[in-house]
Amino acid sequence: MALTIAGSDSGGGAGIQADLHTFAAHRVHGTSVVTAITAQNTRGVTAAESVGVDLVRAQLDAVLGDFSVVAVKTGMLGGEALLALVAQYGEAGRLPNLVVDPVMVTTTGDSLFSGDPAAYLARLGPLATVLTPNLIEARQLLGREITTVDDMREAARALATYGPRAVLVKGGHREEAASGPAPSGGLHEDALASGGHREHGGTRGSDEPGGARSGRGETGGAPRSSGEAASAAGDSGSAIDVLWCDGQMLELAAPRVATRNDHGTGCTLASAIAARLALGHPLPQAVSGAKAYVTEALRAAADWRLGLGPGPVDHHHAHLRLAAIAEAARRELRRCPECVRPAGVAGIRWASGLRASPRPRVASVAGTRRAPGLRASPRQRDAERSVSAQPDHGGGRSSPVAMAGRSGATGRRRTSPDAIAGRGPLRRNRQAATVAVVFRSAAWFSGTRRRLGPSGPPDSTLTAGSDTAAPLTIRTVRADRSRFTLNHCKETA
Ligand SMILES: Nc1ncnc2c1ncn2[C@@H]1O[C@H](COP(=O)(O)OP(=O)(O)O)[C@@H](O)[C@H]1O
Ligand SMILES: Cc1ncc(COP(=O)(O)OP(=O)(O)O)c(N)n1
Repeated sequence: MALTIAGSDSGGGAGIQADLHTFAAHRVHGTSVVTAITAQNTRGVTAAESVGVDLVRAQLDAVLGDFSVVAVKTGMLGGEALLALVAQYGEAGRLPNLVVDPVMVTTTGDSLFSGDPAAYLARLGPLATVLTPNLIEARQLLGREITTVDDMREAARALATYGPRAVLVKGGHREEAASGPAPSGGLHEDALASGGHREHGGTRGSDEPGGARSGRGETGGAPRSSGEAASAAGDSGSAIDVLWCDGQMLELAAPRVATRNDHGTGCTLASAIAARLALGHPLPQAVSGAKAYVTEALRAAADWRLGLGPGPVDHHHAHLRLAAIAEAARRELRRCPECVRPAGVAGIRWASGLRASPRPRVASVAGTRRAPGLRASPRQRDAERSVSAQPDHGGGRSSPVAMAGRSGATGRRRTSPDAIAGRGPLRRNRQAATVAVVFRSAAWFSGTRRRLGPSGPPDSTLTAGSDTAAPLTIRTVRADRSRFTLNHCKETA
């Protein structure tokens, strides 16, 4: 559960609308406190009015008095009155995991904060888990020019003295020409999400398991120091942010997406960080994962034409990607050496209702069982429906799976109840239920978008939820957007 305290963008690309999209894309329930109403579209802000302090307080009390909010993002606060109000709630310890996006001016040049920038630092600085100014905001907060990555590092360090645990200085507005050599050797955001960001000074900055893996345009290998990386790369094509966190300086670099649709990227990034904190990600991973999410959102919306100016990003890009992964998983599972074993396949076929057994005696899908003649519980019906709804299950009689489903030379199928339930003498039959759940998970991803899991990096471990069985871990290695290789799948609980 997350909370956004922000203004409304009538164009739907930034502000509270972007935040709620982002929470939803992460499958985090989003609550909201509206601080201002703006009349805004892709070309700019034509009017803005703050919501009164009493009404904002009432919203805060309504949300915080009922929901267990785990992370909070603040965006447009409009002026010092609401800044002070929000600070009071923070000081009272009611705004956990606070991501402060110090919104002051839009990319189109419209001012969204009437107060003294110094008040931002004084009131919310000490309360913030992470402060996320863009270059313009960092300049206003510190009263100095910021153009190079070195400037950004200095700014992050200086802002950190006001008390936040972390400062992310965003480089989306940095002029390529002014930026000097980009320290990314094409490091892809997948690597960022998997911990492949660079630590200034050359030692490894990775804080997620797995390290760098091969992926689109990714260098792989150990992260490099900024200097090393700079010399290995061209001087364009990177969107570099600088993160000061717990006394460490990190650079987060992603490919710069060629698009005019970058409205609301700051809001999206901050709320993705909050969503990931709400999901329990450690801070550096939450930030690098959020950046990866924004890069993909920019990429997915690059061709959109919504409005005449800079349009919004695609907050829900991950849904399409997971659907594609599910589709590919169904194909690849047929070849998974760990999971597709003869007994397991018999189990899949049986559990999936794929005509494997003419007389099933016990219905068992993903760990649920029922005796013959007994009515299925709603959960069992749901599980059975989900599995049997798979159109491309690979279980046709002539498919590789169907062939593997025969036991040895006899071709006899193993369909005993114990075997299916994974409790019998054949230990390997445990795989039967497992694989069945994998298929069911695929149905989840492709069939019901609302039930998609959190985006996660594409090169990742997906945890597939299930109503009826222990979650599964599906580890994937992805070569590119469309190709998918199933590495391993196993029951996690
Ligand atoms: N064209 C782009 N390609 C890739 N990343 C970008 C691009 N534009 C902005 N970003 C990233 O989006 C995030 C928001 O940055 P920025 O645009 O600077 O913030 P804001 O929207 O608050 O002005 C940052 O992580 C930044 O690096
Ligand atoms: C209501 C509202 N809040 C914040 C912003 C600024 O959004 P941001 O993500 O910084 O992106 P740009 O609008 O600057 O592109 C906003 N526009 N409206």
